[in-house]
Amino acid sequence: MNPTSASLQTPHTQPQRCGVLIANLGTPDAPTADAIRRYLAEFLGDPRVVELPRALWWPILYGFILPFRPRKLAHAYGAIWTEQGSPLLAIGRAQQAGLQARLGTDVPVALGMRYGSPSIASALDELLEQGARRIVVLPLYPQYSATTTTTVFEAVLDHVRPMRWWPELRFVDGYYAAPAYIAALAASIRAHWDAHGRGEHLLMSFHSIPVRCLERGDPYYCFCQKTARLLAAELGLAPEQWTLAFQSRIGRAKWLSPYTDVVIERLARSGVKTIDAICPGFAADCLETLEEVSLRYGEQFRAAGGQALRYIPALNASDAHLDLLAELARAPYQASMAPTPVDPQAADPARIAMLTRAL
Ligand SMILES: C=CC1=C(C)c2cc3[nH]c(cc4nc(cc5[nH]c(cc1n2)c(C)c5CCC(=O)O)C(CCC(=O)O)=C4C)c(C)c3C=C
Ligand SMILES: [Fe+2]
Ligand SMILES: [Fe+2]
Repeated sequence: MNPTSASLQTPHTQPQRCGVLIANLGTPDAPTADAIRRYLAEFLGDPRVVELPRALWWPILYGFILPFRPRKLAHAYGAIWTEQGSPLLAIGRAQQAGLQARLGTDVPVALGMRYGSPSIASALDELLEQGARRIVVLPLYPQYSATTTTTVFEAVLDHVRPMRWWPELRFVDGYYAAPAYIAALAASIRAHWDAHGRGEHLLMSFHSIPVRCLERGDPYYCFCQKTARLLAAELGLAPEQWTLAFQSRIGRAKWLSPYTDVVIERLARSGVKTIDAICPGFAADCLETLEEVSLRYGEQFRAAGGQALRYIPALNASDAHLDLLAELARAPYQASMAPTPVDPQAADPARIAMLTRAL
């Protein structure tokens, strides 16, 4: 393009293009021990996820976990793998497309996974290449935790740090009590009741984290409680009709409780025959919901005398969820999300050369 006088305006004389980065945890590239090992090494090597001193943790990770756990997990991933690959990634792509459709082509939407691919770095680059200078980072974690949300923010900052011209950044740190989130969860439960009849008990299962995190100030536990209370209130449930529990703990330390598997045993023993189970902390179905809760805990419940644990899918790429994500993505730049011109030449090397020659 010719360096016209219009292109010589500084970019800040006109509104800048917004972009949205949605992020989730990540998943292996294949349901094989090798791919799972690569993924777990990155995930469990993150000091925000496992806070133990490196000198203590690395020998455990490399000596005891990485040689054995991937083989065990290959079987579990095999049970949930789809033609489109890992559910978490396939659903993530559908969420990206649905959000893109809602925000319009002038606001590019990218998907980044904190561990594995597509990386947060590649997602940020996609947005920058499309001219986005104001980036909304929206981790798909309703309840903030340093073990998840913070790791996404950190990956964004790590990628941006060496850049000369930083984009403007907005971090969405959660939406555990957003009315549209609670309403979407309630609607999906009511739809499940309409289709399958009402179970005797509603189990709300959230991913656990070590109690140590709570003691050090992680707000996650309180946000899970709040989501669950709001959801029960929205559904008009009495205290004895629902239970909040925490799933997916690993290792020997104390994790947030009550543990989902323990609650399921207790419910079966107390004569409950049907459980409706929902995992409100998971924005997309994944290993922890499809294999652990739906398959494994379903089996455990039946073995303990229950009849059926009916898993209610995550909000995934449903319309209500995408409307909610669009609302969250728009909020930080409410006024400037409207289609806006961009200055495509601002970082164009030819233009920089032209400008510096004049100095
Ligand atoms: C070891 C510490 C872990 C913490 C702390 C933790 C927190 C946490 N995780 C999620 C969401 C997901 N976790 C998933 C799998 C998974 N999580 C851990 C460990 C911790 N998670 C491991 C080792 C694994 C791999 C599987 C396993 O070994 O059981 C997934 C699913 C990934 C997939 O491929 O489908 C999600 C999603 C949250 C929300 C959270 C804290 C709030
Ligand atoms: Fe996890
Ligand atoms: Fe797990």
